[in-house]
Amino acid sequence: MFSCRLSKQVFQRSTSHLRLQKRTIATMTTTSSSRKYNVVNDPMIYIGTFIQSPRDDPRKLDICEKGAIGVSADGVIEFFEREMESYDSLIAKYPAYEDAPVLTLAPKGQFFFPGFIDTHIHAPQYPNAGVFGSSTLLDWLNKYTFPRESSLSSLSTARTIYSRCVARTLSHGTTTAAYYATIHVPATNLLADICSSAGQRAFVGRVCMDHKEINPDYYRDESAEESLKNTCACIDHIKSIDPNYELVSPIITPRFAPSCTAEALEKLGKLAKETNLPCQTHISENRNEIQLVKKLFPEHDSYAEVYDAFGLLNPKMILGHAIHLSNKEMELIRSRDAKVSHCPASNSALTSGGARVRWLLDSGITVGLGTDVSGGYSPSMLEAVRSTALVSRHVAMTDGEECKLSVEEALYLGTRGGAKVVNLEDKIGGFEVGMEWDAQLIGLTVVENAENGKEEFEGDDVVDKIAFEGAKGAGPVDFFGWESWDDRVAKWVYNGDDRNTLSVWVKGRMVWSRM
Ligand SMILES: Nc1nc2[nH]cnc2c(=O)[nH]1
Ligand SMILES: [Zn+2]
Repeated sequence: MFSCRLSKQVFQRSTSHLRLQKRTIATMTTTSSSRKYNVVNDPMIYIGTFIQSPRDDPRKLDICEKGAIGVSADGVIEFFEREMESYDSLIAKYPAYEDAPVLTLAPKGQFFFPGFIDTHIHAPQYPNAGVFGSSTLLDWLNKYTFPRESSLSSLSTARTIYSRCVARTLSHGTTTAAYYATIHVPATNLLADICSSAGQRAFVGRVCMDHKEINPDYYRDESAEESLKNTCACIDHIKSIDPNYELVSPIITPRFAPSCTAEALEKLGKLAKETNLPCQTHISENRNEIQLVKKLFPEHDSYAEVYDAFGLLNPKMILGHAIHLSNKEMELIRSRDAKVSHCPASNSALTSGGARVRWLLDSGITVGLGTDVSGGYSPSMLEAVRSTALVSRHVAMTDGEECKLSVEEALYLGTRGGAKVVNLEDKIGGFEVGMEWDAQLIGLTVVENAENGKEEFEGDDVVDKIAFEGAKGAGPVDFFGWESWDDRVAKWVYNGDDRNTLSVWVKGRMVWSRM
């Protein structure tokens, strides 16, 4: 409910910064219970520059400068005109949109970009973001992570943490997140409720960890049966608030092989098969962790084979990290079409290693990006994109120039790649007719008297002038007027932050705006 009121406010305030024709923008309605996901918006027209990764070409950006997109009441892109001539000709072609509000961007400093897809984030660890000292994975789990997660046995603590986490990730342009929650059923269900009412597309997983020797007594499932039973309780809850998983879906979440008994892994693998639900876990993040897996599962030849033995290596599995895989493991993962979430900020912070993303991609493995808060220090997917480019350069220093990932490729991984990882590539990750409007409006700070800048906005078009003024002071990226679109995007990736994320939409609904 709160998010609907918020949305009305932000729409009203947005009129002073962006050009709105016809009438002020849609109001949001939900069914009487805020816990049921059923949002209907008015249709909308968006006009301006649209930048995205082409569906099948990670090395390029698709830049459409004079575009117009029409979004239906249920959030689906109904038209995408790439060379808009005039508003009148647009409406002549799409008369159903005659009464639709129009949002027109400033022509140079602003663009629409697909929402980011965070394929690996631990919501309960959000308060710890940035707090990891000099630890590495296994000591970090015991010192910082398990104590924090166990505090979510309190529902009021969970409410505070999860509300902040969802609001913050939305403000950074994360329109979809694959969340690890905790072992607690009520808190996990609350996370699903919060995503649903805030309007964030989410996969919400109750974390399974039943191994008595590995997990602390104060924070673990009592048994494999309990792991299964409590997972099912969360699935049932999510089904009750979003029966078709339109926005929020359960995700089966064995934390990582060492935290689970073989019995629990077997039960969860069977559950995955029966329900066809997505799954997520960690793999091959840290060398000591790999040794631990060898010790705990001596009958299996490798970490990947442990998951495979229990039916967990499947096309709906998201494997976090995948840093130290052998060739044989990589082949196995590829043959099962399991997906990889690359978490470069976390891998740097916990000194886990530099994942060989080029190698994974060239091998035919689907890769997306994850913040992995709070192994990762930032909830920002823009930071994940940036650190993907940087970590690839470190890998290139030892493995060769071809390992470098470009800005275009890193952005592809944060959008289209992520969409493939969560098996939603026909719905999200780009702007195409039939896909859903999960988008962010990016604004760069326009420097006055910049080359070309002034003329652009002189003349009769007062409203675009307003948009120009509105773009000023929009964040840390200064736009001087000489930059090509590729330059602007590179400046955003390397210098931008959430101040550049002016508004965010999920499934057509505005879920965040700073204007
Ligand atoms: N980065 C990371 N790795 C893990 N392996 C098992 N649990 C975790 C976790 O919470 N974060
Ligand atoms: Zn993780």
